[in-house]
Amino acid sequence: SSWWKNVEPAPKDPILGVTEAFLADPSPDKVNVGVGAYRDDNGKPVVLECVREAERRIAGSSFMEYLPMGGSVKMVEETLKLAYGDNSEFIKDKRIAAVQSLSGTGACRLFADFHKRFRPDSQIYIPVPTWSNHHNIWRDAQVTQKTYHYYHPETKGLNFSGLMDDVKNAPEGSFFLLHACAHNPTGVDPTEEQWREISQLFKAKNHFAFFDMAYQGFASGDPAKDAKSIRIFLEDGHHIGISQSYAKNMGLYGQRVGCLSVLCEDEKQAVTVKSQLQQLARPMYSNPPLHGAQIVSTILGDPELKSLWLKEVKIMADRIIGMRTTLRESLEKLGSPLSWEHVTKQIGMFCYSGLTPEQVDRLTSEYHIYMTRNGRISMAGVTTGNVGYLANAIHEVTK
Ligand SMILES: Cc1ncc(COP(=O)(O)O)c(CN[C@@H](CCC(=O)O)C(=O)O)c1O
Repeated sequence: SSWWKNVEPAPKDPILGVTEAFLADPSPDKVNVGVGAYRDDNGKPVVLECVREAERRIAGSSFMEYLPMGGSVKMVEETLKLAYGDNSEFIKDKRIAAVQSLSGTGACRLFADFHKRFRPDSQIYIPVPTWSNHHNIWRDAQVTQKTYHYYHPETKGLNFSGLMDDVKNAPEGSFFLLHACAHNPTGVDPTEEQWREISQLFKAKNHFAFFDMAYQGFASGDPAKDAKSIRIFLEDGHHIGISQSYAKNMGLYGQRVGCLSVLCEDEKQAVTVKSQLQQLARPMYSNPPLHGAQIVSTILGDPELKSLWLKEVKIMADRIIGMRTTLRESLEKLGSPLSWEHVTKQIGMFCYSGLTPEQVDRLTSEYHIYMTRNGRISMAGVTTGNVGYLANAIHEVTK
């Protein structure tokens, strides 16, 4: 129809587009190390046992009503304990404005819209590189983006001095997006000591920290340890924002379960801020989905299921950590002239391999191996069955 002839095709998503290409490839050898989604050692998606048990308990529930605009109060309560700590004074003092979100993406977007509405003239500093969708989120929320140094290509580690310079040189009271743990795509996190220095400098500059915590439990296998950056900022008195997601650490990808929280001055401000977050949600999706929230509430509300979950998330993290060692050793055994130390030094879901876009293209065209063109390898897609094939292909395109 002539109504939409002005509409241009949207560009392929740099991450989800890789999944589409992988699915379309008929080759029996194809390997998908693109999307950050956990696979077991047979390359299959996993539904955690704790999730299965929670579903058994929920099955047949007659409750199918709307959730409040802020989502499941119980799920949010349990989720805040993961980020802020079981005995957090902020939870006790009801200083946290928090709503259930459409997973991590939805939490980031809701915050970005809140940021635009109530601090319209401010901007947000986003790390280089970052999860590609961060740029889309803050662009569509019409928040001006700046960047800050993060990754150091030469060492394949953190550019700490570059980061600190950018934090120091940003105008007083700037907003910064921080990955709480398991940085996507680099797998490079500040050390605890570096987080303490970053927090002190944020204090001095009165910056606002928004933590995107999409992989809590995936970096170390211990959700409490993976929240260390957030705990440091809280101890230092920062009033932060946090995006949380159960997509990866509970395997609830398609259930779209997450949480946005903002630490406020006091209970009164928290109530006010929450009312405005709900005001943003209402015309966007009105209220969030029920089923995933029930699964999370059932698991985290039952000590036995929660401890089963903690075991299962550690199993996932440990499998990935094991694959890092195997991939690095395989590359070294092939006599690769390059250093692959970063494969085991980086943590979380991703390895930022250092492969060039052209080398990535060769892996796809010659070996049917799929990864994002920035050379990011989703380590969750690496298995004992394909790690040798992957290492050989990487060696062939890099030797
Ligand atoms: C840092 C970061 N924040 C938020 C999200 C959003 O996750 P939710 O599913 O909305 O909770 C992701 C997922 N990034 C993965 C998954 C695929 C995607 O959404 O791009 C990735 O980078 O492969 C992420 O890496």
